Amino acid sequence: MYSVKEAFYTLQGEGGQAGRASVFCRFTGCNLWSGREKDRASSICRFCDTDFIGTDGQNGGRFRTASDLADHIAALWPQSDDHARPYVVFTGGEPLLQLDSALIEVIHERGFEIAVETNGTLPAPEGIDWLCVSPKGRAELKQLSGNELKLVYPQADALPERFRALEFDHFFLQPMDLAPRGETGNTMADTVAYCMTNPQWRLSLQTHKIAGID
Ligand SMILES: C[S@@+](CC[C@H](N)C(=O)[O-])C[C@H]1O[C@@H](n2cnc3c(N)ncnc32)[C@H](O)[C@@H]1O
Ligand SMILES: Nc1nc2[nH]cc(C(=O)O)c2c(=O)[nH]1
Ligand code: SF4
Ligand SMILES: [Mg+2]
Repeated sequence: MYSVKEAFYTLQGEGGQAGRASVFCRFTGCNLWSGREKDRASSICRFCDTDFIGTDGQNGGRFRTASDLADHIAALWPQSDDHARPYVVFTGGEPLLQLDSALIEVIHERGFEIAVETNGTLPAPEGIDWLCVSPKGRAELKQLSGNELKLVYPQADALPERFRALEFDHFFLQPMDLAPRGETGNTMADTVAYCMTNPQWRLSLQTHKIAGID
């Protein structure tokens, strides 16, 4: 059984694949926060910008088998005669609590490339085509390799220096979006300054928020 909060067709907003047409599949639940505001201040991950509770979002639901969920995802890719490879981004919540090899296999059978956005606290299964790991300061990092490491910045307990020697092809810093919680600070300027001083790191903006899309 797979629990999905929401699924939708959009453009990947972040990281090295930003701008690419994608089906997003947002799994329910996370191992670093309950998702309830009353638990935020005492959780391991405290800055999350996402609602991942329940299965009540657009195209959300419970899917009994991997092939039921694969059909659901494939139906969200547009009919088109261009040459783009269909692309799905599994996120959450924490997708590695639910994404398994059975689902990877049937999604590949339907012709999709598979991307994953993970907090890196669980080892990734084989077969993911684009793995994005986004470490969280208070959580032990278990997944030490991948395509991109995308660190939300700044996190006092997760300095970029801790991650720069890991086995990733791309290193991104993404300014922490504090807006929903009315906090102050200029995470954008701080992130730009860090990338200019430390050119191993590139700036990742949440371009979907700029574009006003999901
Ligand atoms: C909502 S998370 C879901 C996937 C997974 N649990 C993770 O943390 O990577 C998706 C991406 O959004 C980032 N993110 C979450 N809250 C953010 C915020 N307030 N500002 C900027 N990026 C944020 C995460 O670090 C992660 O890269
Ligand atoms: N457009 C868009 N791009 C994204 N990249 C990562 C996202 C996420 O929540 O995992 C996200 C998202 O929620 N929307
Ligand atoms: S690990 Fe990811 S989904 Fe979980 S609370 Fe943090 S940012 Fe949100
Ligand atoms: Mg998001």
